[in-house]
Amino acid sequence: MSGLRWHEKLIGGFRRTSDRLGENLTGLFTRTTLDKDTLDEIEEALIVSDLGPATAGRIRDRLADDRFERGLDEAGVRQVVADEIAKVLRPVAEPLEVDAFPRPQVILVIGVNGSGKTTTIAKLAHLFLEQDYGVMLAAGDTFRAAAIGQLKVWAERIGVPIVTGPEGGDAAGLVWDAVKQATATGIDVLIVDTAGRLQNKRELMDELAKIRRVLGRINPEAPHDVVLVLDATTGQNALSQIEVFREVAGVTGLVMTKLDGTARGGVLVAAAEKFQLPIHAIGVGEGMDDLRPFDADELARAIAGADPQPAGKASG
Ligand SMILES: Nc1nc2c(ncn2[C@@H]2O[C@H](COP(=O)(O)OP(=O)(O)OP(=O)(O)O)[C@@H](O)[C@H]2O)c(=O)[nH]1
Repeated sequence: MSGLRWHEKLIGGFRRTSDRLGENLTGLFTRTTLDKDTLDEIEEALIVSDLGPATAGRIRDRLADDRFERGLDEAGVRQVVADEIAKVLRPVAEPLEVDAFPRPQVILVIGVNGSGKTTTIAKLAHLFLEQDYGVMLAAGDTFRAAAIGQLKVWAERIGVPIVTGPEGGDAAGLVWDAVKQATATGIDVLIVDTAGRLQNKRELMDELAKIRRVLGRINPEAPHDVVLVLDATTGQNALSQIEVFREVAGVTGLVMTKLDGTARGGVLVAAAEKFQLPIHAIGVGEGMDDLRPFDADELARAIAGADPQPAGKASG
């Protein structure tokens, strides 16, 4: 997808989030000066927009420092919101790189069912193919035949090999086979789907631990990445999933999906603030092109609904 189309998609995707922020702030801009009550209300509006209490508090402090008892304008406030969000997102905006030697780099993808895990695996595979890497998938969610079938369909669509096993089969054994095949055929990146049965935490933990043990016997560095896929539409629930999955699987980075069309995009900022885990990419649609590493400044402006950055100004 071209940069411009992606930009439009990103801004469009975050419109409901920025509209919600706008709705939460509405009424405040009829005031003429920024007094203490208004500051309190702005802070509350930011918290109920899912941005997280720490970021909301910092935005309040900055407004208090820069604008207290001065004129209140919406564009100015949104700009401060965008600046502070960018400061939170910049350190965590970290694309997933293929840099493991020896190959293959093994990426375990974890997350609850329905979070967008399968689609994200397909999108990542597509992204790596575009970068000329050899990609293979492993259908490690052996718990559900539907999950295996769905991943197979994606593998065919994007044209990458896939290792599958029977429903109910041993996931660790399948992963072992997949690594062997990937190594033998010179694959750069092996992306492994896993079960998302958070309702049975003990079993899931045991299964993921077994996969890790098996991988470690082939290469002590593997898995190189453990990527947790989160559904932004679940709002604050996404934050508790990070806590649980960190405990069961040792998460190394996040992908947040379904940021298009949700009003809860602010949760991305809360996640960055609270956990400081790398956020590799965001999903803003169902197609294989709809996943991209993000530009923290551009995303911050989209969430805040701030004016575009003036041309020529560097971002990072
Ligand atoms: N709008 C939107 N939909 C998405 C995105 N990512 C995934 N989806 C949709 O969300 C639904 C669930 O995605 P899956 O990839 O099947 O999720 P999963 O976690 O593998 O779920 P199971 O198949 O139940 O294990 C599908 O209808 C996807 O098309 C996204 O970024 N935006």
